[in-house]
Amino acid sequence: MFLYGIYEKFVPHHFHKHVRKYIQKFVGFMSPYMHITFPEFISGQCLKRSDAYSCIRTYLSASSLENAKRFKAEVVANSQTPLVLTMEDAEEIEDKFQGVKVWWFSHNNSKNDSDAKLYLTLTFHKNYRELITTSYIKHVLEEGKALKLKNRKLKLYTNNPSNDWWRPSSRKWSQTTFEHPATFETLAMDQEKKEEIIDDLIKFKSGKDYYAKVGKAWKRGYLLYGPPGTGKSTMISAIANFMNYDVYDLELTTIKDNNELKRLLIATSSQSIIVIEDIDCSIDLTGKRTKDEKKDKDGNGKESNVTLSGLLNFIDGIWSACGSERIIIFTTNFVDKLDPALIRRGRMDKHIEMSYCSYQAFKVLAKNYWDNDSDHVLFPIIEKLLGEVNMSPADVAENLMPKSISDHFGTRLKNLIKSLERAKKKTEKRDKEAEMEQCLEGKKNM
Ligand SMILES: Nc1ncnc2c1ncn2[C@@H]1O[C@H](COP(=O)(O)OP(=O)(O)OP(=O)(O)O)[C@@H](O)[C@H]1O
Repeated sequence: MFLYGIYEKFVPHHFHKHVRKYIQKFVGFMSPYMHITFPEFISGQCLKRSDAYSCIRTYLSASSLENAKRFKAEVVANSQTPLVLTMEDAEEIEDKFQGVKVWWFSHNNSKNDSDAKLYLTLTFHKNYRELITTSYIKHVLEEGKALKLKNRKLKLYTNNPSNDWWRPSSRKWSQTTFEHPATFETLAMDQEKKEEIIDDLIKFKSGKDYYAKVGKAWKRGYLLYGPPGTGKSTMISAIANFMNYDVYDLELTTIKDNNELKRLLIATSSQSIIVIEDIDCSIDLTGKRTKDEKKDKDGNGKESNVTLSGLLNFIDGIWSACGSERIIIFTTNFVDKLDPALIRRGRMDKHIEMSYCSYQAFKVLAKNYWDNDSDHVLFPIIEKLLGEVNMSPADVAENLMPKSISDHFGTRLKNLIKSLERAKKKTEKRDKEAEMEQCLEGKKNM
């Protein structure tokens, strides 16, 4: 106390901070322990979540739990470990590697929740510097990555309007858990086509070295086109579940300009699918739309200035290469409306037509709703009708869905037959009318 009094009295106040700094340095120099800090976000062109941080957190949550006393619990559906415990903030965890003790401490740099940045600090004895900085950290990152994959719950992201981006607590993308049950097994389409898509996806997933060798960014574009209700959205869910990728559902109409589009792209993570549904309705691809056409149904003008060239840059410009293992999917009901530049091979590598329900596709749906591999006696009638009438898988599925507990599969098939017959009559009537109109036109021109 006496010495401190002398220090306070004789050392000028503006020197205090320098003295404090030297004392801290001295204590650090004398301490036999070293510290390495891993921030949650890494700064660059924009703030990006650090992969290392999240791998370490997962590792610590799962494999070094014995010594931690407080956890956060999360329930993960469809996971091998349904209850996942994660490290609480300001919690210390002790870990051991090849007989060497290390300590992890989780902390944030702010008292204010909205702009808190999280850090993990690793403390270990100087003598083990080599072992810890090479083998131990490598071990933690690898284990964390494997655990993340095992417990991974897919996420569905949607883009927020940019008016909110300035807030520290607001993010460019809102996220929710993606739990769509669609798989390739339940997807109704011709088997050959399905297998071709699965092969393509497998090749893409294992193509890291190939893409590096040929000097191409590790990404693939799919264009899904076809009438409403043919399963374009269902296909996206099946791809996400098959690949174990997150989905970014990009709503173009809320994006002000190409610059915003670029910033959204940078904020997406690897191993993800970026989806733009109904691309023909989302953007002025021709540059010919009038202001009125840009208004939504409430009459509000949409101010999106995203252009075709902005979108092309989004797909294969230099920015699209920051991140890898990404699939970009466009869907449309009107493929002919799209600018050829947008969908040329190399941009949209695979064009997949989702078509009306074939008999093969019907059999997949029947299996989904009947849980029986054998053929029903009514199947041949349905096969014949599906050959004559266009009905979407969505409409077929609607007929096959039980409306009550006592609703037998046979009854549902009969309902489907009735719907198909009605659709057949409608088509025949329409064809006759068109034929008559043509006749009249012909007579007029004679
Ligand atoms: N090929 C399919 N396989 C299995 N179910 C399907 C298929 N097509 C449609 N369905 C069923 O119909 C519903 C609607 O399908 P979906 O939204 O995938 O069609 P879409 O082609 O994306 O339609 P839209 O063009 O109107 O957006 C789905 O929830 C699903 O139950």
